[in-house]
Amino acid sequence: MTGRGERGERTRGTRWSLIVPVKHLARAKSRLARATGPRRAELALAIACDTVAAVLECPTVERVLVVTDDPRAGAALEGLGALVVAGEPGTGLNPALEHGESAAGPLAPGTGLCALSADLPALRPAELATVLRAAQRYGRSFLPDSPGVGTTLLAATAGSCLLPAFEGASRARHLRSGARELRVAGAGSVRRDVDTPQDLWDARELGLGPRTRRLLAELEGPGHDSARVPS
Ligand SMILES: Nc1nc2c(ncn2[C@@H]2O[C@H](COP(=O)(O)OP(=O)(O)OP(=O)(O)O)[C@@H](O)[C@H]2O)c(=O)[nH]1
Ligand SMILES: C=C(OP(=O)(O)O)C(=O)O
Repeated sequence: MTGRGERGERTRGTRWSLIVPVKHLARAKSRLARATGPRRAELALAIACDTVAAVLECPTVERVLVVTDDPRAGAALEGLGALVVAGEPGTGLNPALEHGESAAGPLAPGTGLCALSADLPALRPAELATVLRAAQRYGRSFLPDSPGVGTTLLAATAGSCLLPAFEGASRARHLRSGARELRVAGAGSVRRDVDTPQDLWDARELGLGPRTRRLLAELEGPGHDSARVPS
């Protein structure tokens, strides 16, 4: 594991270690392939960087561990201040999160652990702080994505394990597993993951982070009409 150490700020309440999984860029954001053409990997990286930059600005976040085997993503996210956890099992998202949880545990005894999707390009630090404040009341809790089918955030306070069950209809799976569903007003940017061109459009309405915004502007420039969202 490489990267910068703990953040300095102190606030009251639970402190959190965030675990952010980032898929190999060559395979990431496949549902945006038609809209982005050859710049799909670049867009996936811009989205991940905007997500992690916002997480690092959240006052109750102590550290951010990015689980990735992608060297380009790892270098960029480490440059922002995340710790990079490589060597994931290679068997998908949930094993990658468990790998991150194993790395975070000894680093962060007594803090909460929180898995957060890396595809939240409109993420606002204050909204994440609101969700984490709600999560500190439960052993295990989660936040559904905007459509209410999947999950964008799964949290475990000290003494509990994440037991991640992401992918597909994970809201129902997390509920069945006994995790508490967080119902938090003003958390739209934490729920707005981006899988399709329409999602990207909706995230833009919320306000995109600077890297994603810049790349979309380039994609929509002259000669890039196929990149317009939604397509
Ligand atoms: N480290 C790691 N992260 C993953 C893996 N699979 C998915 N992720 C991450 O999990 C989150 C949700 O991913 P998905 O929506 O399933 O995949 P995606 O690449 O974002 O989009 P699609 O290719 O369209 O499915 C994103 O942060 C991904 O980068 C994996 O095998 N390893
Ligand atoms: C990984 C998930 O969803 P998506 O593939 O829609 O990002 C999920 O919601 O568990």
